Amino acid sequence: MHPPSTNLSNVELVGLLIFAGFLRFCGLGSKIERRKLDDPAVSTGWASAINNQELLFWISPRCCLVAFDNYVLNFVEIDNQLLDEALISNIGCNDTCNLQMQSRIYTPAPSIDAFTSGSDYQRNLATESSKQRHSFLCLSLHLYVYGMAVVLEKKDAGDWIYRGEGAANIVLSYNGSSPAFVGKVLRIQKAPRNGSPRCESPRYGSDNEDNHSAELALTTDECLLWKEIEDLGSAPSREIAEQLYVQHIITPLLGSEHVDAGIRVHVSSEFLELVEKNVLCQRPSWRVDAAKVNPLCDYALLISDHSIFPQGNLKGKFSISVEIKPKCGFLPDSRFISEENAIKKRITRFKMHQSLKLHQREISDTSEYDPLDMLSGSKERVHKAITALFCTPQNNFRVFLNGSLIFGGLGGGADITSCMIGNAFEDVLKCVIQADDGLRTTNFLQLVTEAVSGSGLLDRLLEVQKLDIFDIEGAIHAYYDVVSQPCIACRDLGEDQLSGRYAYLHSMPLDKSLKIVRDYLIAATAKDLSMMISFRPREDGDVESSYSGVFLETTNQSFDYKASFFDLDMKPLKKMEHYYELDQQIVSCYTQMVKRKNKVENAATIDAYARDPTENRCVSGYTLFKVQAESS
Ligand SMILES: O=P(O)(O)O[C@@H]1[C@@H](OP(=O)(O)O)[C@H](OP(=O)(O)O)[C@H](O)[C@H](OP(=O)(O)O)[C@H]1OP(=O)(O)O
Ligand SMILES: Nc1ncnc2c1ncn2[C@@H]1O[C@H](COP(=O)(O)OP(=O)(O)OP(=O)(O)O)[C@@H](O)[C@H]1O
Repeated sequence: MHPPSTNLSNVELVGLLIFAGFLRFCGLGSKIERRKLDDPAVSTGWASAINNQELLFWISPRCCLVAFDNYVLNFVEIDNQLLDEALISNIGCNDTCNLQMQSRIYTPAPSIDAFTSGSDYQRNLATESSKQRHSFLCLSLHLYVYGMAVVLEKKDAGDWIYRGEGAANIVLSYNGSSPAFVGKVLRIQKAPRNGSPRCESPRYGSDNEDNHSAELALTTDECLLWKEIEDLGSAPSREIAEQLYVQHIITPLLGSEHVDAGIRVHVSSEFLELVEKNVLCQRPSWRVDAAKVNPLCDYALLISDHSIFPQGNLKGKFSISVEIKPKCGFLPDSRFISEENAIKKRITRFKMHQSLKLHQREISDTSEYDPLDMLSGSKERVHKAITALFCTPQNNFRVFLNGSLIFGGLGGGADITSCMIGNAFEDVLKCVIQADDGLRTTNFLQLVTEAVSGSGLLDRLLEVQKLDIFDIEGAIHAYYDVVSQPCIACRDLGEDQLSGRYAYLHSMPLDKSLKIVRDYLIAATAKDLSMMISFRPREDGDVESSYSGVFLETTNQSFDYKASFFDLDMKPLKKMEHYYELDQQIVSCYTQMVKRKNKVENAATIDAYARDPTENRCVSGYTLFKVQAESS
């Protein structure tokens, strides 16, 4: 939504300059740090995103302020008085500030849409403003603005508590009282410890002498890859590129109402050190061994806490959230998949990867979860998938009550759900599901099924995952053309294959190769992201809730629910090589496991046949096994 462009009248212009002068007069400008506009670190949180180019800085609910070009932030909920103060301490101009007067006045009515994705507060604000139909003053500022950057210092560390972590980030939730942070989580980047396998990971640029410096900018090839996407290819740092990636690529694909790209806040090294110390005892030891807080990263991402509702809980009631990492929900059908790997067209990557993980002792049992069920669009199959996730959560399923973990692994995976864990969970659900003992978990899983199926979110996700149409066995050839290196995949293939389908890939124009790789990496994000569905009880007769609703027939309960996606990281281009190798490894491990299993089963059957030849009459090992299985 773009505000209609009108020129600023002289009176308004003078008013603005007087206001700027007033700030200077108050000496407020001196507290303010000078930053370049194209650095999203300018973010102070006192702004709301209107679209990808423009922002509103709010003076008060009755007066909106400035739209910045090329500069995107999220709105932070604060009360009116704080909002006024925030403005005064955050917006300043002086003579060197080049305010290019591409200014305009617009009325706020159309801006309501812009707020529907935000908090209730934002919505109320928009509604109130529209009633009063105040004119909003928007300025496009160029070159420099002055903004007081939020810096988290050592004294703030105690307000942040461990929420969880993945391979790349530690996430903290806020336990303090600053309105700017209430309802937010802080996502802090990790760095691999020397000697950990992840040190060699392409994310950290194994070909780079300094592991951390790889984070500082996109590589030349990555700039080329993403150049068509607004500002992304020219982003001054990887962090900014990653944020733009979520804003410009992922958000439109998954829906702005389900994504929060977050804002960057500065963190001092003392803050990071203390946080690291504070959370140490809660982190899984294998995560501690693998990585630590990246001490060289001076920013963190402030994102909405998807496990709670922005307005808090109604009348002191609970909110319960389910985190699901769905993984890849389709079987590839690319003609570039070699005959030896044809099994990929029949067996999901998730299932095959489970074998490799078991083999490498990353997990103690394989999961029965099937991503094809989860993304099938069929309620019965979604229910089957959610039940399987409950039985073997691994790192694919967690439940939080009022933001605290009540089921699943904190910061990692969880094994098979034991009776004890199941009973404890059933017990905790007493405050959530009104059903007799032994029936609450079943009803809860049904509730999750209803919301997941009703939201339609996974249909959207599947579409994005399916941007991978060539499979890694096709995309890897395009990758080597993009990076102008000899194709390792071709080196491994026989002559006859080379002259055929793969030659076609290498004869493509560069823009086609770029698109294949781009789509593959976007799909990779979609195959690795997580979603959070949060529920809170809906009051009787509350028909005006701004959230979607779900009715649990068996217990006669109504809930509000909201669904969000997170962990939407841009995958590094260099990771294509890892994807290719891992794919080969997964297939090879799985096929060997099947062969071994068949061999053992055949041997057992032949053994049984030798003992009593009259029982089994068939000759092939497979049939012998089947006959034996049926007869037993
Ligand atoms: O390759 P996969 O499918 O194992 O996915 C990796 C995930 O493993 P999973 O199998 O979900 O346990 C892995 O998750 P864990 O560390 O196992 O919790 C990461 O999400 C990794 O992404 P990144 O390197 O942090 O960007 C993920 O790597 P990408 O493949 O998404 O790049
Ligand atoms: N916005 C959020 N709201 C609530 N909880 C969150 C949010 N973001 C992350 N978390 C919690 O923190 C954990 C780790 O976050 P995240 O998945 O982003 O880490 P990661 O290191 O990027 O993961 P991966 O291993 O997939 O790369 C999640 O499993 C989730 O429980």
